[in-house]
Amino acid sequence: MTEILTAAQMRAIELAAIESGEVTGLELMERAGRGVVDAIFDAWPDFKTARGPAPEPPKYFWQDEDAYKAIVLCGPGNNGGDGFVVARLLRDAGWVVEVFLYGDAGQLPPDAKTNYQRWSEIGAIRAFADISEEILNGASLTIDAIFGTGLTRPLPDEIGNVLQFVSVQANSRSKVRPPIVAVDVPSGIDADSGRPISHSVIENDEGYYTPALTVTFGAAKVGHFLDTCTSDYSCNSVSDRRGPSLVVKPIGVEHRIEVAAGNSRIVDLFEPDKARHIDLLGRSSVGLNLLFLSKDRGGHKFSHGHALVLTGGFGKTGAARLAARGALRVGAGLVTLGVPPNAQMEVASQIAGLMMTRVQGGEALAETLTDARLNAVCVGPGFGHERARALVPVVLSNKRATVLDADALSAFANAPEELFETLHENCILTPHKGEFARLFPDLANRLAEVPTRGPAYSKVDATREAAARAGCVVLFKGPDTVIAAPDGKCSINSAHYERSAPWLATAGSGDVLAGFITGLLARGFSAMDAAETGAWLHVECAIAFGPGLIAEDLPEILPKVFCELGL
Ligand SMILES: NC(=O)C1=CN([C@@H]2O[C@H](COP(=O)(O)OP(=O)(O)OC[C@H]3O[C@@H](n4cnc5c(N)ncnc54)[C@H](OP(=O)(O)O)[C@@H]3O)[C@@H](O)[C@H]2O)[C@@H](O)CC1
Ligand SMILES: [K+]
Repeated sequence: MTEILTAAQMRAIELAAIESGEVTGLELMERAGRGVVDAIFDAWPDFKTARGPAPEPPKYFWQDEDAYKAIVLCGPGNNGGDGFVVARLLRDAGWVVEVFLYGDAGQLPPDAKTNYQRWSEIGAIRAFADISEEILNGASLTIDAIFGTGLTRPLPDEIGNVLQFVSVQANSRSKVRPPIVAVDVPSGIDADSGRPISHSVIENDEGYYTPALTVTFGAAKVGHFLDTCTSDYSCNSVSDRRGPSLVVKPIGVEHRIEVAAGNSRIVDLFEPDKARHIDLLGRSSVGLNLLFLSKDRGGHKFSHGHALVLTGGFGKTGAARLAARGALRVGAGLVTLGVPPNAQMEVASQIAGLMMTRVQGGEALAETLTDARLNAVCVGPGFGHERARALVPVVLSNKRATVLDADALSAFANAPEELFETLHENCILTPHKGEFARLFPDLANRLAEVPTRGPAYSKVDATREAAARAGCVVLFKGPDTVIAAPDGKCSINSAHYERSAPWLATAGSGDVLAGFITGLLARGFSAMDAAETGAWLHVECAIAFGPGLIAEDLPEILPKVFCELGL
């Protein structure tokens, strides 16, 4: 797990570093600009040579000289200040650099103004009005340093128009378009929510622009992993197959952030309420309860729990069988499918390693649950609304650790409060976007509104509110899965950038996730730990399998993932 920060937290950390006297704002800006240039040279090693390819052909490179050429777009704040540093450092490296400034140079904040003046001594600065598609296309690289964490309101048309150019440029499938590098965050995107605060650019058919490379400082921002910021339109990325990259460059304030590992973090100084933390489940498994996943040698099947996965009726049992397979592979000692009589034959002919019991109605379920060894229940995949309305209350009144997925959520669309009243702290709801909207229509509507101010209402905000209202853990699925507990603890399970897993968008993958989480509950994980670990393993499985993945593959690749984790 890695701590990711809101814009306010980052500002507070930066301010504390400056006020303590250990660094000046100007030095931070220099480090930020240096970080961007280093990241560019790491991503495109050819750019380090300063000389571009022969000027003719191809036509899209600078014609008059053989040096590489960068366009640097600077905004009116410190993000723009970073841009002036990048311009100077690229020029020092032998590049031809053209700089454009939005706004009045006289109004720049002090450090940005200093870097503006440094650049003015060596190069020209033009107004945004002079930018054209031709200029952008004539460069080897465009640097977006218009807005960073200080974006507060919708973009003025002048910038919206430039970003439309940039969108076309970044999202074009044509290889001749030069790549775009965003400084800190893509301009126009709110750093806390990952959402654009702009009507004009949203309405652009091209969608919002995705930079090939985003370079951020100190720690990633929450918005880097949410919403539009994670949509992948770009093909002009560092590597087209890998998609857009996010690089975090240290600027010397990292000791104030501290990686999450259960330690008290220095960020607490600014926001004493620990619930404000947001953890990122990324490539590193540090902070996840993985040791708990291994099985001790003396254990037997009952020491690893017994999960009950309830199935739907005839022809509808596939989803629950996928979940059950997931629960078994993740290490539940035993997994039993609770099957209505009309589906018994169907299930009996297709399960290996699983057990089966007849569960028709509420009475049969209550009877089944008198077996105290059944310590975790999964209900919802392929279940049917009628069966859900009858059986979910019985499951919940028995207070087992429970995953409610799919139909177990949608069945309560007309009366979500009825469901919330019966939920308890050992429950996990795993809605996708549609199911979330059925249970929490007001939160979903808020999330759907076009934001007009920053920080904008985010998926993190919505999931936290939902968890508080439901009184249990909510795992809000999507390419940007957010997991929140009622006390505000929150994490984002990233499937982006170097952890991109597009093949996970396949039928039944959510059922397997519900099964992984149920299996972990059976093994004794707390609700939050089970949700985080299950979601993290789910993405690791998709990455380990790669292209061609279907849901059935997810449980089967889990042993390989476990081996690689050293379990
Ligand atoms: N934190 C760190 O450790 C470090 C941070 N660094 C860098 O600083 C960046 C943050 O700088 P920042 O706070 O100056 O904000 P930034 O994004 O440049 O914009 C603010 C300006 O834009 C204006 N403005 C806002 N919205 C607007 C709109 N829609 N349309 C028009 N104008 C709008 C706003 O005007 P105002 O709201 O004040 O009227 C203000 O003038 C950060 O992202 C990183 O790159 C590094 O240098 C060093 C380490
Ligand atoms: K930017």
